[in-house]
Amino acid sequence: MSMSESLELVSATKSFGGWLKRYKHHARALDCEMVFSIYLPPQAESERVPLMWWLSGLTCTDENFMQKAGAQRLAAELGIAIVCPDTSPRGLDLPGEHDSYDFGSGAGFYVNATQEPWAKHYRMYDYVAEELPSVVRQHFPVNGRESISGHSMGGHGALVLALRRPGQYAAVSAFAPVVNPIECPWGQKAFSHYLGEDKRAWTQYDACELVAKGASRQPLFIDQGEADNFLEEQLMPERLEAACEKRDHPLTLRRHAGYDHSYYFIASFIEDHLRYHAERLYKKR
Ligand SMILES: N[C@@H](CCC(=O)N[C@@H](CS)C(=O)NCC(=O)O)C(=O)O
Repeated sequence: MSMSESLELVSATKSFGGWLKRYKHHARALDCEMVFSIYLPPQAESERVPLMWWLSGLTCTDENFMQKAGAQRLAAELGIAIVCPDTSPRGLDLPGEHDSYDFGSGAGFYVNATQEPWAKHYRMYDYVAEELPSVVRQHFPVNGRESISGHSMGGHGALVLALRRPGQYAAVSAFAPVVNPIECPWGQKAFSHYLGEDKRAWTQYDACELVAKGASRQPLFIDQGEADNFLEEQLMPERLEAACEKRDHPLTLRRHAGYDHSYYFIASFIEDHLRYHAERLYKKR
């Protein structure tokens, strides 16, 4: 990437003494224009701050979390920046790309597609793990301490990135994550199109498989609503629980009676996650 990668400011909105800004840029990994959101806490006016990545779920853009989770008040108090990438490449019109809510646009699944017609653009793993971090570090007052969280498909993304990239994230957490995509309908649909029918290529994007392989010891912190419509068919947190137990991998899984899959659930527990992240982001190395 050139040192002068350009960003176009889309909007700037003051919030809790800090700024919520949206930027457009050309994403090389995705070969299209992308928009991302960044919340800069008031501390960022005078010092470099740590950063939490948030990966959203199916149908989302960079805006859902910023508008609905209610994270800004505490992020401002704790002094952490938050970046929300979009959930897929945009502005394209690949065959079938916009036909369903759980595949194509709004549903990149944070993988690097290898199959046509997706392989040229659907490289959200590289975009979120490497390209966007490098853009953010270059343009904003961040200090290199980063953590990651996400919801549903984005919870899957957060877990996979943290498990595959030891040392990159000081903490990882997730709300209602897809933990075993190779065994659920959302994951099977997406992976068969993006990665092809050979399931050996799928396991590198599956949190249960990554824990079973034991490549990382990163502790996992997960909240799950018990009234979540997707719990049994898609999310299956008990599978991650079993994988972690087998490997003695550190996992905190909290189940909350009555909560569904929505941002009302996320907003109810986001404070615990932000405090969990802040504690680890500010820990002396
Ligand atoms: N019925 C939902 C299914 C998808 C869904 O629940 N998406 C979650 C993530 S997996 C979400 O965050 N939706 C957007 C929102 O609530 O703001 C829809 O089509 O929006």
